Amino acid sequence: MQKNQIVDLEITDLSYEAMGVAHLDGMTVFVNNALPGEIVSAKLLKVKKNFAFAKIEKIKKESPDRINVKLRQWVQTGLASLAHIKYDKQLEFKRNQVVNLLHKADLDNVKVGQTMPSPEETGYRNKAQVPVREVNGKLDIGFFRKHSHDLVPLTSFFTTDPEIDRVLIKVRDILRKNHVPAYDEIHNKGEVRYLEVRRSKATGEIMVILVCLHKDFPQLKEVTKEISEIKGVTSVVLNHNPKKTNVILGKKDYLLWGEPQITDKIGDVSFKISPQSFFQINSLQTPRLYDLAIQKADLKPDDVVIDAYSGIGTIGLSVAKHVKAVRGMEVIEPAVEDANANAKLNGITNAEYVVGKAEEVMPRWAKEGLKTDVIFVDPPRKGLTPEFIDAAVETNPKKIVYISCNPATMVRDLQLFKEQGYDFDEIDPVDMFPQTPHVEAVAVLERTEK
Ligand SMILES: C[S@@+](CC[C@H](N)C(=O)[O-])C[C@H]1O[C@@H](n2cnc3c(N)ncnc32)[C@H](O)[C@@H]1O
Repeated sequence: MQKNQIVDLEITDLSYEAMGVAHLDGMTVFVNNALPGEIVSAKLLKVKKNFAFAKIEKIKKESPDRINVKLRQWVQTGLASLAHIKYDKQLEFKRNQVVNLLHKADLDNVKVGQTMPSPEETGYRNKAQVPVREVNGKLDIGFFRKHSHDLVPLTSFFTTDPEIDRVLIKVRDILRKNHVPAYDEIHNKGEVRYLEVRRSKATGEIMVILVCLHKDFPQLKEVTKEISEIKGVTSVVLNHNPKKTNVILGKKDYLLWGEPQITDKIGDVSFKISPQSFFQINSLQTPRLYDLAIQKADLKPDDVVIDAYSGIGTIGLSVAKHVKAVRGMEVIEPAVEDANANAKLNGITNAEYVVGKAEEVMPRWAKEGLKTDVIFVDPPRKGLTPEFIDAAVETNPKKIVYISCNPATMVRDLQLFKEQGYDFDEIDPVDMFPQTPHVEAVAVLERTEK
């Protein structure tokens, strides 16, 4: 097999990144946007020793699960790389990810629930973070083509709240009108790198964040004034990111106009959210995810609960009224300030959050002799560390509720807990990110010994 060769392939599977998988001459071939059951004529783009990447030239037999996507750019950019698959098949794909991981770990006895569908299949995101670059001599917004930094201009982002799309376009036009230069990442020059817009579905409040190379630039005052006049906007923030880096946000935020936070709600609890604070992006599905986790936790009024990797305290504050005490930790300082302020805002007096790395705070608490009943963990994609797991076990909880956005690290960590006298018999996938391959899942570990 050679680069640029055209081959006929029968697609038998979907990779975890949602690429069609075929086998030819002992090689595995990954075909962009191809679906199981399809026969395609494909061009080989890259050929390695045991595998190759290809792109479809022609679909010779089409899968009945294929959907015609309105804008091929949504799939091309990876913004919505599952959008060409019917929604019920997307849910099946996500469940299979978990089944396959358990199989690899020799844990076939663990039950995997049906993926909980999202109430909204499109327009569900309460936050957009889009790159700003110059395209054909003009400042533009869009999304990077997969595995590149080529900006594909877009005005409809499909998975984000349409109200956010409206604001993104207005801000783009304001930047153009005022001749603000887009960021040039090759020379680390120009000005606006990214636009971030957050909108609360509960209150309608909108925060616009301009991620900029400099703290100030000549047009900033006028640009701020015009953005503040967009319907619904309640905060305008500048995030200063002076570095030549792929990391989107810099460390410092400057409030240019309006409120320092927006307010959102999960169930009947209100949350103030600062620019850098993590907040679950699917507003309507989040309460359903938490309800599932809380119901599985089987909380009692006397329970001492830990909310680890707490963000702005959304999980802990949702359960505080039903338990004796909540303690939480989170590494982003403004998020912890939000969490403690959010406790006050909701009249909650038995919850306390501290700044720190979970893998350092948990061992400290264990050493101080803290005993717990239920621990909620909701870590980033890399999962937990052995230090955290050891310390969590030392506090002797009855249950550990694991919420994960990466089932691979989740299964790894669940096995570590299993070695320490905890067991689990079910994982429930929840679709927080329709049209994308991302999988969220919940598992409950129960103490079996001690
Ligand atoms: C998936 S989010 C969950 C947040 C929150 N539980 C929620 O549902 O909104 C993971 C959180 O872990 C935080 N984080 C990342 N690494 C951490 C660490 N080593 N220690 C503590 N928190 C960390 C992130 O800032 C983020 O807020």
